[in-house]
Parts: sequence; structure tokens; C-alpha cells
Amino acid sequence: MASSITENLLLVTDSYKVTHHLQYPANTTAVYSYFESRGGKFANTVFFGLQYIIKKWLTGQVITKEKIQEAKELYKLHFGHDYFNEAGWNYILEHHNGCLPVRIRAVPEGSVVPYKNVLFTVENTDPKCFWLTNYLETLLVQVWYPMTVATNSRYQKEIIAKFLHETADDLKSLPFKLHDFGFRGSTSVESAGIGGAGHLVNFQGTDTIAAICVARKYYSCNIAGFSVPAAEHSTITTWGRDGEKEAFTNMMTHFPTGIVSIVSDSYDIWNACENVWGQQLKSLVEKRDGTLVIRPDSGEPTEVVVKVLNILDDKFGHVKNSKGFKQLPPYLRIIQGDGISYETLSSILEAMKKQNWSAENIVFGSGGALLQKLNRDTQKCAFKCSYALINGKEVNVYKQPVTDPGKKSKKGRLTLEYSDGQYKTVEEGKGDPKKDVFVTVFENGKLLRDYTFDEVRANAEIDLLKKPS
Ligand SMILES: O=C1OCCC/C1=C\Nc1ccccc1
Repeated sequence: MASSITENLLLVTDSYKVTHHLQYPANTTAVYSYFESRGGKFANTVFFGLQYIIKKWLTGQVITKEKIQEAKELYKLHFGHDYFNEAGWNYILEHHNGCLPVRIRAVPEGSVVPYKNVLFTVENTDPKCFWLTNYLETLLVQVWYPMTVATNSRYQKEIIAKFLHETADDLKSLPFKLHDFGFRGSTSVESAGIGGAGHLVNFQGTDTIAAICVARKYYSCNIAGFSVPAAEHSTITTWGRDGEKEAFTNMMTHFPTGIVSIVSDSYDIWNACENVWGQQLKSLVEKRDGTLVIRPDSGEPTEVVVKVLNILDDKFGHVKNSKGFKQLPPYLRIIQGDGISYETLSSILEAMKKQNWSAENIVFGSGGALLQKLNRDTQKCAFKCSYALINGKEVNVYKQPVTDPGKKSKKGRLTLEYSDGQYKTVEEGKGDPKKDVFVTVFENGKLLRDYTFDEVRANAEIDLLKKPS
């Protein structure tokens, strides 16, 4: 029977872990491990996505006779030898009704935690299942992805908030200022959904429908993101090189109200803004009951954005907002969806500001940089054992490679304390349970805390009143 990795938890691990039950000291009865970001690109990490993994893979009777048999057969072929812990898995089937005898404690989803703090811990709840804790590492460490997308996205929210603070009347438009264009650039539909949901922790604009589905199915969110009618090159270029005006007119006719985005760089963005939008269709634009969003999609973003704004200004004029910055008429905005990343956002907004343009005038779209240009090393996410019970004796476990002090791991049972606005990880079981912010989210097959997307968003909210740095 073909391996059904899609739902057999016994197959969702690294091969070497299949042999680890034989490698712990005799009479090991507890293995306790933790997950952290050791730091990297961003000083703070938005913790997000563990609930997806727990709900999808760990809750309920995940172990069955058939899955044990399938794994046994596959691993016999894979190793050419019988290393598989059949007895161990049968024990779980018989004594725990196929539910995982494991406890997972974690910081609330959406929490923003400085690196080098413990983010969640995993331990076995049945002394016979000491080997299970780290069997789950492979799957649980994949939380690095939604977490890192949510983090990268939040740092971009802070940049945009800063420029809105400096150049716009208010920050009301912030939730829609960075739109997810990343579905096609993701490695799979599943990862687009997971990463796209990570972006939606911070924003409400997305074209990644898979993300809407993940938020709905795993975070009780009926509709986590929104979009509007928009053109792509094919719906413009199929009208022919000489048909761009007709294509634009068709868009305005089929979408006469609300926001509509029209990509305008198929041939010549300058001509499109100057002569088509700025002259031939000028009154159509001015009279329309809604907002036309012009989308350049090529050229050096800082130059193109400013040049487009200046051409549109020349044709449609501008007003000065309460901060003294220029703002296009309410029926006209632009969206820049090419070359947008954490690294390029500031330079574009800075170039606009230098020419006295408010950040109000622009929305950004980001694809590959938002959902794909990250890896587990971006935030140096790691899972390590820090405590064990061996022959009834508590052992604080750690690694401290002479070849990389940065890889030193924490010792003993850990608590994450929060006081005076600061997180602090206390090691060796010396924490104050009253200050511990961890929540037991999973135990013995049951999800004990089900975060809603609204709760996650509230936990991750940026400090809107923070003076721009
Ligand atoms: O222009 C737009 O205005 C706002 C709505 C979305 C949109 C474009 N979407 C898109 C998606 C995937 C790749 C490229 C663009």
C-alpha cells in the first residue's frame, strides 16, 4: 500500500528518529525539550502557527493498528533492517487509545517575544514514552515557517506605520497597506496557506486564498482577509498593443464602483499615466464612484513610484494633508507589487517622503519575499532537550559546542516569565509559576486552548502610538 504520509504521523519524522528509542540511557522515563529562536534577522519573533500543527497532526486518536503496520513495513524497506519501535507504538495504541501521551506548553499565539526565549516545551506524560518527545521535533519545528512569515510581515507593518505616522493624516489604512501576492511563489498550496495566514496576523489584504482557508479552519476566523477586482497583464495585453485604452475602459465599465487595480506597465507606464489615464480617460477616472489604483510592475521601484506620482499629480492635482504632505485625489491611488520586501520598503517610502508625497498614496504587494524568501535560519529556530529523568534522577541536559558558543542550549525545566514589560526565560526549574506566561495547549491527545485569529492579532498588534524611531 502506498505510504500515506499525508496522514500517518509515524511517517512524519526524520529517519534517524526511528532509531532513537534505542539510544537513550536505560531507565529514561522523561525527555523534556524546548523550542526557541536563537535570534537572527529580527530581534523579536511573532509566535504563530503551532495551533495549526497541533490541530492537523496531533489531536485525537492519531495512532492506529494500520498506521503502525504501514510504518513497520516502510521502515523495514527503508533501513533494510527492523529498527522500528513497534512495541512503543503498540503501547500507545493499547494504553492511550491511540492518543499521544505528550504535554505541550507554549506562549500564547501572536505573542511577540525577544529571541533566546523559550517559546514552547514538549514532554512525555507517560514514563514509558520518553522516546516520543523528540520524535515530534521534526513536525513541531516546522512552526519556524508561519512564525518567520508573521515576524517579517510585522516588521514591514512597523515601517509602514512609521511613514504613515510622519506623512499621513492617520493610520486607518495600515491593515491594507501590504497585500499578499505570494501564492504562486510558494512551494506548495499548503505552505502558501500557512505562510499566508502568518501575514494575515498583521494585515488584512491578501490574494492568497489558501491563507483565508487556514485561518478559517484552524483559527476560527470566518474571513481573515480581503481583496478587490484587479487586472493582470493578460487581461490588458489580449486587447492588443493599440487596445490598452479599450482594456482600461472595459475595466472601468465592468467595475464601475469601489476599488479597482489596473496594471498599466504592459507597454509604457509613462504613456499610460500621461496620455491614457491622464488625458483620454481623465474624466472617466475623475467621475468614477470609487478608487482607481494604478499598478506599475517594472523598473526601479523608488524611481518609478515617484515618477508615476508626479505624472498623476500633473494631470489630476493633489491636496496637502494635515502633515503637509501631498495626496492624490481620493479616486486615485497606486500599488507597487514588484520588488517589495522588508529591505526595500523604507527606500521607496523615503523617496516618496523626500518629494513630499504621503505614504497614504500607495499600497504595496509582496510575493516571494513575503512567503518564500526565508528559512529556518532566518530566526535560527531550534528544538533541544533540556531535562530528563533517568533512573528516577532529574538531569539538566544541555549542549555547549566548543565550536559554536551560539549553539549553547538551555538547561532544565524552563518557564517564560513576563514582568515590567519584559520576557525572561528562567532555567533549571527555578521559575516562579505565578509569573509563567505559558499555557498548556495540548495534553494526551486534547487541544486545551483554541486561539481565535482575533486573539492572535490582538497579541501581535504593533505599538501604534510608538514615536517613529
Ligand atoms: O493589484 C492588485 O490590487 C489589489 C488586489 C490584488 C492585486 C493584485 N494581485 C496579484 C496577485 C498575485 C500576483 C500579482 C498580483
